[in-house]
Amino acid sequence: MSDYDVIVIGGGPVGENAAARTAAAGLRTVLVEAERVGGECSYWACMPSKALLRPGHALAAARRVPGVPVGDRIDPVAVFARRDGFTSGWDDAGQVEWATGAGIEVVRGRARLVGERRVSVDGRELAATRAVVVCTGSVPRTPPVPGLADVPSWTSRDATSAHEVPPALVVLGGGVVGVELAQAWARLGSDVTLVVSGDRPLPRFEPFAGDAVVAGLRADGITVETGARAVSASTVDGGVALGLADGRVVSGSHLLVATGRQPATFDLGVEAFGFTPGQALPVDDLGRVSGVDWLYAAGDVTGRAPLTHQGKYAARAVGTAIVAGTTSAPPWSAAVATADHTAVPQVVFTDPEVAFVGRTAAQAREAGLDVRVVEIDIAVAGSSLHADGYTGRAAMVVDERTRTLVGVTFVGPDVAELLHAATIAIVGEVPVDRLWHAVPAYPTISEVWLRLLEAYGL
Ligand SMILES: Cc1cc2nc3c(=O)[nH]c(=O)nc-3n(C[C@H](O)[C@H](O)[C@H](O)COP(=O)(O)OP(=O)(O)OC[C@H]3O[C@@H](n4cnc5c(N)ncnc54)[C@H](O)[C@@H]3O)c2cc1C
Ligand SMILES: NC(=O)c1ccc[n+]([C@@H]2O[C@H](COP(=O)([O-])OP(=O)(O)OC[C@H]3O[C@@H](n4cnc5c(N)ncnc54)[C@H](O)[C@@H]3O)[C@@H](O)[C@H]2O)c1
Repeated sequence: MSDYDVIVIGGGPVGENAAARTAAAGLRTVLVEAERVGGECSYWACMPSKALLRPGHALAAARRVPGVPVGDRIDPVAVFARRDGFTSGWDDAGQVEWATGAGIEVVRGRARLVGERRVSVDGRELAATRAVVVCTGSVPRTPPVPGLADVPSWTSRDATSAHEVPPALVVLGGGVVGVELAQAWARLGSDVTLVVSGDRPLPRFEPFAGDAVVAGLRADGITVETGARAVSASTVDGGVALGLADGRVVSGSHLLVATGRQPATFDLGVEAFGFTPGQALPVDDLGRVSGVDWLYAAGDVTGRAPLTHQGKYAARAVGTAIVAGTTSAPPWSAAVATADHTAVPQVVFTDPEVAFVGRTAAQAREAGLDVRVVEIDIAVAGSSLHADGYTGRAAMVVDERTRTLVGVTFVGPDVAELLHAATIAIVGEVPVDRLWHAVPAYPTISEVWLRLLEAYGL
């Protein structure tokens, strides 16, 4: 049996951060990884998907500025080669080297909890003196549509690693994966149909965000079927067909199922500690798993805020708590992932982009807050210089009791970098009257902040 202070299960971005934190403090730390150190994000999610999207966005941006010489199409082979660079050809040697350099021992294999502070990795037993941290991420969820399990289909792994453009791609699911990959492949030359069960995609965002993204997708030639509940899947000559509840049929050469993910708690031994495989490990804000004092979890496996940056934040809190032996701490202290509840930022990297932090107006009202919502077009000198015909929209949700922001959304080309100012305003609980004195530079798109505050009445 090998002894360590800390065993981290899962070497995605979240596990890497937890391990780095404990190793940096001198704790003997082992990171157990079943596939590739770097996890889903590095090889099949954030990095390759953004690498596939970026060239299409660059071309669209150039086309919006007269005088810039542009070609008429993207070269998919060059795009794939650049994407392959970001995934290091799906080789994790560089990540392993980083981990080793950070003082983390890497053990390859599938880990399973086998007892108190004990983990088995393909028959080899490891023990931890302090803590075991579960960072196993999530896996795709396939809905129970008759026939779907039997037809050939892509998961996000296939859709981020493919080396050929599918002639006609049907995308099932209007979440973030669905809209981003629909646009990436359409701009690479595929004939794309997006199947959305609700009235619009991106149901967890302000409604105007989903509407703007639909307009952007349609402008790219994507067929967006809304109110489209898939009830059957079958193979047809040269591809796959989805039958919809109202009788519509959509078909393509390829089908991407992008209907959400579930925590990776299968084959992990969690049932011995009272948890259900496939369900999230419930944690407190320090990342301590309910009722098991030596067990911690962070990232997608907790179901809290399934985003790379937020999982890494939770991992830093877990690492801090383990190093200091903290079992409780006030909100906003270093061992506590307080922001998960009210200040999670997210960017949807479509064109137009969606950048959102905090709560939508509906979520704030559901939480019982007395809010006022200001919603305006993004129409400032900076936006008109940025692109001819720039269109965008911004919304600010203000808690009227404290006069602080609780939610901000920007939609438009290249709005992602506006988001961190909003995150700071929410986390810092900056009153709008003080925000008024944060003067945006002229002529930047950030002047939309001034317009929002003016529309609020300042
Ligand atoms: C297509 C796509 C695009 C995305 N884009 C973004 C984005 O732009 N921005 C963003 O913030 N988020 C994005 N996400 C979400 C992001 O990928 C996840 O939130 C993030 O990867 C979670 O990190 P994690 O470390 O918790 O899990 P993962 O990255 O899933 O890593 C978990 C690791 O644990 C390993 N593992 C699992 N079980 C075991 C076991 N029993 N033993 C040993 N190892 C095990 C796995 O092999 C894996 O390497 C995207 C997701 C998808 C699907
Ligand atoms: N840029 C980013 O930050 C980014 C990019 C991609 C993914 N992610 C994250 O990865 C995770 C997974 O993303 P996702 O898009 O797979 O999940 P999701 O849960 O965001 O969206 C899944 C969508 O599929 C729909 N759906 C479910 N069952 C369906 C059915 N039977 N028919 C039609 N539609 C159905 C749901 O209504 C939902 O809108 C999310 O947490 C997401 O935030 C983030």
